[in-house]
Amino acid sequence: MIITSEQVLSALKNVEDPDLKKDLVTLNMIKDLKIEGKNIKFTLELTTPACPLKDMLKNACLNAVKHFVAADAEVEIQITSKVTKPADGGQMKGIRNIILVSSGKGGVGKSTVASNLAVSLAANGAKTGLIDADIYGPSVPTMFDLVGAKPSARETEEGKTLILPIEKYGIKLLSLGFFADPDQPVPWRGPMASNAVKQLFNDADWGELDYLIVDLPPGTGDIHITITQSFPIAGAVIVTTPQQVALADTRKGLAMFRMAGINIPVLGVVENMAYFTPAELPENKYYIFGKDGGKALAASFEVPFLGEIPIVQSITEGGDQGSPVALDKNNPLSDVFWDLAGKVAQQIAINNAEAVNC
Ligand SMILES: Nc1ncnc2c1ncn2[C@@H]1O[C@H](COP(=O)(O)OP(=O)(O)OP(=O)(O)O)[C@@H](O)[C@H]1O
Repeated sequence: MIITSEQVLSALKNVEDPDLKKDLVTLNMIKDLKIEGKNIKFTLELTTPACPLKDMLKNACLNAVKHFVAADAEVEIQITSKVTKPADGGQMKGIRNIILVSSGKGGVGKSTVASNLAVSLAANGAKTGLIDADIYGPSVPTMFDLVGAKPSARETEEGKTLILPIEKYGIKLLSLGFFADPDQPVPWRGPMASNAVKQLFNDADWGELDYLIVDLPPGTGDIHITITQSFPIAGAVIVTTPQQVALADTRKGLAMFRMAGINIPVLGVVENMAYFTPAELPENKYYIFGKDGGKALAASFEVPFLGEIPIVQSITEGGDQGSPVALDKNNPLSDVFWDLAGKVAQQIAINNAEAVNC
C-alpha cells in the first residue's frame, strides 16, 4: 500500500488542540510532511516553545497516524514553534507579546515571578526580554547579579541613539536601576518617571522578541496608566500572597485592568508564598497565611488560576545571589516556575488564536 499525504493529513485532522479547539491541520500546525515508503516525517509547529501540551500532542499525532494510516509506519515528528501575536494589530515592531507582571501590594514577589517567568520562557527557547519598570525599588539588577551594570548604546543609520539591553541567561534586560546610583534614592516626579519608562520600550534595541515581560511597580499608579495606554499589551499576570490584606489590594489591582479605557486581558492569578514546606518534611504543606485565597480571587473574576508558589529559602537566595531559581533544573522549584511559564504562554496562545500566524 502506498501512503499518501492526504491519508496522513486526514488522520491528523483527528487530533485537536485542546486549547484552540480546532484540529492541527486546520490550525496549519503540520509542516514539511515527507513520506518515503512507510517512513513518515513531519514538523509540528506549536504556538509557543513553552507549550505544556507538547508531549501530549506529539503522542496524539503518532497514535492517529498509526491508527488511521498504518500500524507499522515509522513516524518521525519534529517539534518547532512560532509564537503568535495579538490579532488587534498595532504591535511594537519586532515584539510579539508584552506581558505585564503586576500586584496590588508591594513585596508579594512580583519581581521574583517576573524574573523566573522570563528565565523559564527563555530556557524553553523563546526570545525573551525583561523590563524592570519598578520606579520605587528596581530589583532586576540584584536578581540578575547586575548591580552597577550600565547598558551601552548604538547609533542607528537615521541618527537615533538606541540603548542596548544587557543580555544575561539568554534574556535581554533593561531596568530603571541601570540608570541610577544604587545607593541614592531617585525622587521621580510623575511625568519624569513615565517618560523614563517609555524610553525603555521605545529607545532600546530589543530586536525580535516572542515575549517582553514587564515588572511593574506595586499598586495602580502613573506607570500603569502610561504603559497600558502607550503600548499594545498581550495580557497581565497578577501576583498575590494569601493574606486578606494582600488579596484586598490585588482585587483592586486586577479590577484596574478591566476598567474602560484600559481593558487588558488578565492572563491569570499566581499565589506566591502560598505555603511553607520544611526541608525535612517535604510532603507537608503548611498554609500559614491562609489557603486558596488566590484561587477564590481568580474564580470571582473568572480568570485562570496559574498556580501556587511555596515559601522556600532557595527562592530568596536565588534572588539575592542574582541567579533565579528557575535556572537550576536540579531544584524541584524550577518545575513550579516552568509550569507557570507554560500556563502563561498557553493563555497568550489562546487569546491570540484569532490572530493570523505571521
Ligand atoms: N516564594 C518565595 N519564597 C521565598 N522568598 C521569596 C518568595 N517570593 C519572593 N521572595 C523574596 O521576598 C522578597 C520580595 O520579593 P520581590 O522583590 O519579588 O517582591 P516584589 O513584589 O517585587 O516587591 P516590590 O513591591 O518591592 O517590588 C525578595 O527577597 C524575594 O527573594
